Amino acid sequence: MEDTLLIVEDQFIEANNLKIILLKADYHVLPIARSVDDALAIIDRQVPDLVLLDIFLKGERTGIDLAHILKARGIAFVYLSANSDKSVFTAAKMTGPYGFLIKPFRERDVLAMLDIAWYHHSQKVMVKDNEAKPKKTSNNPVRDRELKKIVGESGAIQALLKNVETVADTNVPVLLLGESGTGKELIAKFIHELSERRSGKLIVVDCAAMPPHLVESELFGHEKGSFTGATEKRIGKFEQADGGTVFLDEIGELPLDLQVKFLRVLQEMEIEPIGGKRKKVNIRILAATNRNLEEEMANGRFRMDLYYRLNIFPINLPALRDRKSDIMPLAVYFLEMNAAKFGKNITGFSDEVRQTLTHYDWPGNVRELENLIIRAILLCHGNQIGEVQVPGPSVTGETSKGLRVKTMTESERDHILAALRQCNWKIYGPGGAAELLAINGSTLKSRMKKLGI
Ligand SMILES: Nc1ncnc2c1ncn2[C@@H]1O[C@H](COP(=O)(O)OP(=O)(O)OP(=O)(O)O)[C@@H](O)[C@H]1O
Repeated sequence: MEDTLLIVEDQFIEANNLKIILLKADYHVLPIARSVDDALAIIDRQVPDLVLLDIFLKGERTGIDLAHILKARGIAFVYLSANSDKSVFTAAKMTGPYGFLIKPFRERDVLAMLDIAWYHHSQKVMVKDNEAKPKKTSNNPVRDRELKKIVGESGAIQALLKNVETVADTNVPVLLLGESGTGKELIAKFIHELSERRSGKLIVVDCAAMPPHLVESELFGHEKGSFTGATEKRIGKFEQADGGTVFLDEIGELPLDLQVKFLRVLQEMEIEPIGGKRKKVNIRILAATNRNLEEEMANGRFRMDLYYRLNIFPINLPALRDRKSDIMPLAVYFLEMNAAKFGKNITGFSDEVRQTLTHYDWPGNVRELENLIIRAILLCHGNQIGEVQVPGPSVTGETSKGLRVKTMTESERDHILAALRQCNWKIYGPGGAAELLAINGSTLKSRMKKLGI
């Protein structure tokens, strides 16, 4: 039986456009409701499978009021939103929608959003916990091979992988959120490999690492002679990835003027090289950030329309300290991956080391753990890792052999960590650690990577 949808929208033209899209996709659409009262009268006669709900409606009550009622009755809903201000958006988000569709509606976005909403809804009604875990093996060898590169036994990672597998084979943009080193790029690669675009390129762009005056030309390309110094034509990253995927790391760093141009890529799949003509590209966008984009949006540093377009399928990568059960499996994985590489025969960790690893809070997340295990392998002379150095009083103070002076690398690491702690782990922008240390954000980030922070 076809799924039944209810549109609650007081703007006739928009409601009708949406209805046409849904009917074309074989959904059963109930009469359009223009107010909360209309909607409740219709729902009393027939309960829809999902409600598409505008925030501002005819009458006194808003879509947010209706959302509370729908939630109480267990009816799934998606907001139809124009760009609202932050307080409205926050109130809407609190009601637990399956997503936001922004106007004007595009068939592609509407259908993708519905697929995602069905998926989330089915997950919610699933009773058994282990059904939410991805199967370890399947009849897809590429998927099984790629899955082996992602270690994690915790419920958080298993649920995340299941979400990733659902979205991988669509063209929906994915926004990966999480602290530095949590595995955002790894997941982006996994999504690309699982998608039909795997034979195309995956182009990775670090928006924080590009000098601001070159970002536009790097991303969109330029024609020869289009500005002083443009001695050759350049093909931009979006065009290089045609037929494949672009992973934009640190999307929060994209300058505001380029956010408009990027929005056109997302909406129209169209690029405009500097000094050149507009052209179509066929790419899938994956983006990541460790910034709070809602905060950036509220402070006018990130466009709201871009946020809505990107935030169709957000995936949160949890910090390692919030999934301690993953620490030892990851440590064992990094040991197995690297010991032979360095010609060492090391079979495991001492109990003391296991304790240290599990109790440390890993501000640099998985990257810090990986670097620490590699260091420990290099320093290890037996067949078991019996000592590791995690930052903190136990290694920087007195040892049993007397006072130990820290190496330059250790000092630099501790210094950066202290600055990060003071700035609440904010790297870039006002009040960030880069500002405190008086260095460029991308330089700080590259030092952090090198030092395993
Ligand atoms: N679950 C995991 N299993 C195995 N390796 C992992 C896992 N998560 C992260 N890693 C490894 O940790 C390192 C850091 O991961 P990655 O670069 O994907 O993090 P990130 O979130 O993109 O960091 P940043 O925000 O600093 O760019 C990589 O070497 C990656 O392969």
